[in-house]
Amino acid sequence: AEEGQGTTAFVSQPLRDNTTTTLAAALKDQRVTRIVLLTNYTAEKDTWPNQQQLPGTYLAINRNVTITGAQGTQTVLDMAFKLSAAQLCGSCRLTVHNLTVTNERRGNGSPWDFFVGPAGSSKAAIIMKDIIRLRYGCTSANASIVVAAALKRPDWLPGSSSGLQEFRVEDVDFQGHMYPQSLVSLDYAADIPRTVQEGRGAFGGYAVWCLNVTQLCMRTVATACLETKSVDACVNDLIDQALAGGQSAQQQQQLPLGLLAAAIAVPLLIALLLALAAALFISRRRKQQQQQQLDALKQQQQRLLQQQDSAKQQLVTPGRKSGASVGGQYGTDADPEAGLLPGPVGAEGSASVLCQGPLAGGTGWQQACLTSPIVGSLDNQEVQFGKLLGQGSFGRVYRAYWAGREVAVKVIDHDSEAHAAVANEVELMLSFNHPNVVRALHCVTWTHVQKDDAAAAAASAAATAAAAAAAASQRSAGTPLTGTLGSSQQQQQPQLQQQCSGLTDSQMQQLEEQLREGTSAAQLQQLCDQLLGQGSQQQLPPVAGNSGPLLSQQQQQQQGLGQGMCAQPGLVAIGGSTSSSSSRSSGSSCAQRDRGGDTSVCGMLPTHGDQQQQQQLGAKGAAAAAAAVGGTSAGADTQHKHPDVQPASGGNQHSLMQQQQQQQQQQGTPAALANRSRCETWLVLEYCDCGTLHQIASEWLPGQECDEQMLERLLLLRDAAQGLAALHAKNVVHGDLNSRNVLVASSASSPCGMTAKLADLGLSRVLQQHATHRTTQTVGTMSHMPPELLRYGRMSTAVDIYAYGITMYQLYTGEEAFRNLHYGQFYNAIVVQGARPPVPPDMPSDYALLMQRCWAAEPGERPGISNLLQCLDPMIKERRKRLSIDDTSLPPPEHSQPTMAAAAQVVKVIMGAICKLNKRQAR
Ligand SMILES: Nc1ncnc2c1ncn2[C@@H]1O[C@H](COP(=O)(O)OP(=O)(O)OP(=O)(O)O)[C@@H](O)[C@H]1O
Repeated sequence: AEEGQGTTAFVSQPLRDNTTTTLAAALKDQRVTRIVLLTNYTAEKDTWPNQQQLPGTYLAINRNVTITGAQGTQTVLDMAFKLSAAQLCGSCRLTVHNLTVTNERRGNGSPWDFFVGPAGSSKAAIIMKDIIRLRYGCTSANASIVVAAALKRPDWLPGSSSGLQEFRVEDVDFQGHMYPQSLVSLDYAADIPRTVQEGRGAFGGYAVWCLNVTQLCMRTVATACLETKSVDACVNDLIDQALAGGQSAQQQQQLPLGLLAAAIAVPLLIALLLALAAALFISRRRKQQQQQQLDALKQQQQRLLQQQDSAKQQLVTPGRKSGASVGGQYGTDADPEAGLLPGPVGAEGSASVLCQGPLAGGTGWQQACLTSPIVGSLDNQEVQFGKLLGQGSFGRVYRAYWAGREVAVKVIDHDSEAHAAVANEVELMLSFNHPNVVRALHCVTWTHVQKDDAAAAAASAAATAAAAAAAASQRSAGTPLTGTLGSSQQQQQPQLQQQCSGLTDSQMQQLEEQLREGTSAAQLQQLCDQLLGQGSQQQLPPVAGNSGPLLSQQQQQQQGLGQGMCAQPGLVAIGGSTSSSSSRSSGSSCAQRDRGGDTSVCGMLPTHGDQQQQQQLGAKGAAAAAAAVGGTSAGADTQHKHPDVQPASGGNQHSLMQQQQQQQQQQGTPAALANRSRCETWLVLEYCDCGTLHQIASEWLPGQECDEQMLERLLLLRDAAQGLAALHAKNVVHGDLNSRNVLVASSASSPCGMTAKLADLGLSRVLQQHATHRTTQTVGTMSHMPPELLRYGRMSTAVDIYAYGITMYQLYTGEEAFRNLHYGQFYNAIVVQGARPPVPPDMPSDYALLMQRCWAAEPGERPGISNLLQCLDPMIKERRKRLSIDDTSLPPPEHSQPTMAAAAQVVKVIMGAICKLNKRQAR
């Protein structure tokens, strides 16, 4: 079986016609001694019976045979025969030459596990020459040398020149890939004993001779693995990993893409996070800065207020020293918390009283007007201020002591322009005497006059007075208040009076209608003459170029006569609304009392029918105003004298108006004038010791149907409804009902120990209309406004009922309805979409029903106030029953003397209330 004597077989994969054959067929064919691989070849694809199918059956090779690749190529033979094997005869040699050989073979040994030598023979040999062995896994070159050198070199194979196994370790560049530290077997020979096991049984029994065989390792076993496992185990692990890595190799190829994406995404993400953090940081800084600014402003405001208050103190304090009326230092000694108004400072002087004309001290404040007191007398009743109870949109409320009782004094900042409206609302409050409406006890207004600007302020005040008088007159004539006087009309008033005396009221009215700016004296006379000559019914031709609001005869009279500083006009509808003025047409008790006296110019203006009174009052006011303008020292009305503002000794109305005009021109714009006549009204109110209903409600557990709590809620709600009933009975609309405008006072006669009382009435709204210096939140709670008010500005008693429904919601849930909506969103929700706050599922059905009826979209669908009260009664009864409170033993809902039986019940409830108060205080 010599190589040279046989035939050559050409092997390809796939086969090329009949010119090529398979490797297995070529090996089987005993004539073939030379096999040439024309293509890369995977032996696995050859099939013949394998060991599992036919154990012990091998392909017999009984000759010497050479397998080679085509010259000059790197043909690859994959020796993965798997379970098939060939057996060399005892003296046969298989030579593999000039090939790249790969094998999935496990283990570290020879790649030729396809071949088996004859048992007991040592002459069979596999000779490799010029071979590149590509291995999936192997030990490092040096480790391989150690293993290889341990094997015996057969004596029958020619020895190496040195007589030793010859190896070299080098970095090999194969097909563009670097394989560092590769083992090159230059001349290595070893006997592979038959005992070598390769999983399928014994292999070996032949000699291996490697001449220039380079082993390229794709992966090298880690030395750490070799410390715990056998070399084969480690290599096998490595090969397993490599084979399993077919997929992972793909994944590895895709990995860079993933990595690429990550490489882009991660920095982006980091940049985004950094930007976010920066934005957060900046916004926080900004907030901090804003807060700091706000704090600074607040401090400044506080300082100003304190300055103002201390100025005021100087007005009130002297009286404390005398201690005649109240004694002690209320608010400082008595109440350690009181500190905002530190109480009397101990200035020497006679007792100062709230309502006793200009006060000493030269602080720039002068008492401008005051109403008659309802409680106590005017004289010797000082106000001593205690702690600040709260701050609203237009001023502060202090706890105070006045006329021998604890009161709350609401200090309202406004200017002279707003004074008329303020006074009107104050008068309304003074006129109410109902247990469920906060009682107004007294009022006084101060005007602030800069010494050097006294004249200017007086002029401004006079202008205001004229406007107020006009308004009063208009109202008394049954017309709505529409505007203030223009200067040219003011100029025309005396002319009218002088030139047109003798006209009837209606003629005068006609004349007024024709009067426009720029009407000359001659034109005016002509018109008067025309009217006088043509009779009262005749209409006058229009005077060209005239426009603007006009005055009635009464107005002229008022205008001409004027009023005092911050004089008060007639009545306007509460809340600036169109609600009927009839409710006030009778005038207040205060005004009636004023008529009795002869000194006060600041009583509420009389309504029509009180012309004489008006004139009387007006004359005094005019005198004061004239005095202010004249700035002379001659005394007139002592009630209004002031070191800076002295009444003039004379001067007719015409000259007053002229002076006024001149003064206005000298002093600049009306706004500047208004600034110089800042007013401050002190409204003395009944003190409500339990705070607001809002505060009380914040103590309740929101949404829980606890009978006791529900009863308290309903009782206070009924109080508020009774207050509303009192208002509505006089055709007065509150216009700003919400739980913050309902105050609560403890009351022994009330079933729950507390009584709710409506506060503010239309004051806030009126102030808002004149607001130039609003200090806190918006007046008029938007969330409580019904659709018709939002859409058309339509004010009626139904507006209060709607607000009542929203208040019910707030009292039950503890939440503000629509809190987070801005005006546009709110308008859209309420008016366009008809949205209402969500009714909580646990809300008792009777409560929910009433609440929803109250906030019905159509005003006509809402219950009237008496209807509402009727609904509340059974709801209260029901809860009382559940709490086993004897209904008959309780006092009737409004004030009455409790019977003995009722007293026990009352005590029980009061104890509950006290308990709650204590808890609240403890908190
Ligand atoms: N008669 C009173 N008795 C006791 N506390 C009162 C009295 N009047 C007002 N307060 C307290 O003073 C606070 C401020 O009241 P004020 O009427 O000035 O403002 P408001 O009604 O809260 O707000 P706004 O004027 O903007 O409607 C109230 O919240 C209340 O706590």
